[in-house]
Amino acid sequence: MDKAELRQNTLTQLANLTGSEREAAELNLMNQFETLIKQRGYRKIGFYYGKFPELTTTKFFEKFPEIDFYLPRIMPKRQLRFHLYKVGDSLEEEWGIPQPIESAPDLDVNELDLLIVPGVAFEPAGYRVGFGGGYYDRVLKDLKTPTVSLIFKEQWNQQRVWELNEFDLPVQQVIIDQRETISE
Ligand SMILES: Nc1nc2c(c(=O)[nH]1)N(C=O)[C@@H](CNc1ccc(C(=O)N[C@@H](CCC(=O)O)C(=O)O)cc1)CN2
Ligand SMILES: Nc1ncnc2c1ncn2[C@@H]1O[C@H](COP(=O)(O)OP(=O)(O)OP(=O)(O)O)[C@@H](O)[C@H]1O
Repeated sequence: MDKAELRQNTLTQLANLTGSEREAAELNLMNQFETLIKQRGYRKIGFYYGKFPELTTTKFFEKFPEIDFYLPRIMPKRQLRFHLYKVGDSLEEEWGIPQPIESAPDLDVNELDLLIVPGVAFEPAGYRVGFGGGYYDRVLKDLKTPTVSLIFKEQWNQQRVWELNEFDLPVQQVIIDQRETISE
């Protein structure tokens, strides 16, 4: 399957989750995230501002006010720069994605304790299909910070069903939701 087709199929599945399925999945991902950061003592975390049908990341920012979350700003030449975001801070939109304002404190990605990488589809080696900008392929190149992706089970592929390109780089850990299924 080509990346574009898989991206489209996966996004459609995510958009079609029921409210309660999404809620259960997000609660479970939040709990797995909490276990990870408490175990490792992470304080400075690179995340992203999830836009539907992505993960509702604002819930994380609200739940863990003690964590300094850094969100990407889109820079020239498809680079990202990570700036501090605290709940209530002003945001501005770029390509429809809210991002911190330029004056918010920033840092080098290698100073983060953890980077949460967005994406659409994932496989067991950690390779991902994103929105096609190549932004995170550039960040992952030469990155020393640990990387994790938090995904809905609809984003998981038991086997890679797409071709890798030479610039594709994997994330170190993929955390998949283990939502409770409510039977009626
Ligand atoms: N929530 C969230 N934020 C994120 C990402 C993400 O996947 N999710 N990104 C993950 O990478 C970066 C932004 N990714 C983007 C990927 C594609 C386009 C894009 O296609 N934009 C234009 C064309 C731009 C151009 O040609 O220069 C478009 O919409 O037509 C924009 C941003 C950083 N922030
Ligand atoms: N390290 C790099 N240097 C230069 N160009 C790159 C690099 N990595 C990726 N690209 C370019 O970025 C484009 C998009 O790559 P790809 O389709 O893998 O993006 P993606 O992983 O889906 O998106 P994202 O990383 O933004 O979530 C490709 O056309 C590729 O040429």
